[in-house]
Amino acid sequence: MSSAITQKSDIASVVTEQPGTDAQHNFYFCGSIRGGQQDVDIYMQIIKHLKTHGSVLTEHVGDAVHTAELMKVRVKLEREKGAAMLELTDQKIWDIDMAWLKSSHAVIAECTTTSMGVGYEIGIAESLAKPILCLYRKDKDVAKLSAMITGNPKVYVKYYETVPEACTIVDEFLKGLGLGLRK
Ligand SMILES: O=c1[nH]c(=O)n([C@H]2C[C@H](O)[C@@H](COP(=O)(O)O)O2)cc1CO
Repeated sequence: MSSAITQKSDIASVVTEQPGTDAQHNFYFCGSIRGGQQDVDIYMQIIKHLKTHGSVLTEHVGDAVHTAELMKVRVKLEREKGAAMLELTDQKIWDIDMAWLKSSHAVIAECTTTSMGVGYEIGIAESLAKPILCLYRKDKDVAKLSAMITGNPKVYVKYYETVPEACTIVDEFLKGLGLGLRK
């Protein structure tokens, strides 16, 4: 996608865009980026499934090429313009993501790879009273999932083994909220 570098490039267009018409539900998908992208293919498949229900605002999370490009831009900026500029770029990411989080109808987080950003987004989503589903792969050490997530009654935690299983969990979660489009 041509606008990938700055995540839809222009924050104004994102903030003024008003998602959430009656016909369209918007989902905020969380998955590790700087925390490690070893599960990016799984994110991509869950995002693809989520798109059968509505719009996924954070599609870039499942796009390793995009995030690698973003990283190259960061390194280039750091070399050419220094840390101040880099700071601005991260601020833009934060601005856009917070706007998307606010406009989302539900948050779906894949939490198997530990990520500070994902944990932060879940906390913000909770403060915004967004419905939150956390998915965690059973083949990993489930004891590693933070008590701030597993112990939080506002967060719906589900363990899964396969992507189809994760997709079924997503379907049930959205159906329970009255947001799912699929039967
Ligand atoms: O470039 C980015 N774009 C972006 O949208 N994020 C958001 C979305 C992800 O759900 C989450 C990942 O956080 P982290 O990079 O700390 O693993 O933060 C995070 C980054 C990089 O931190």
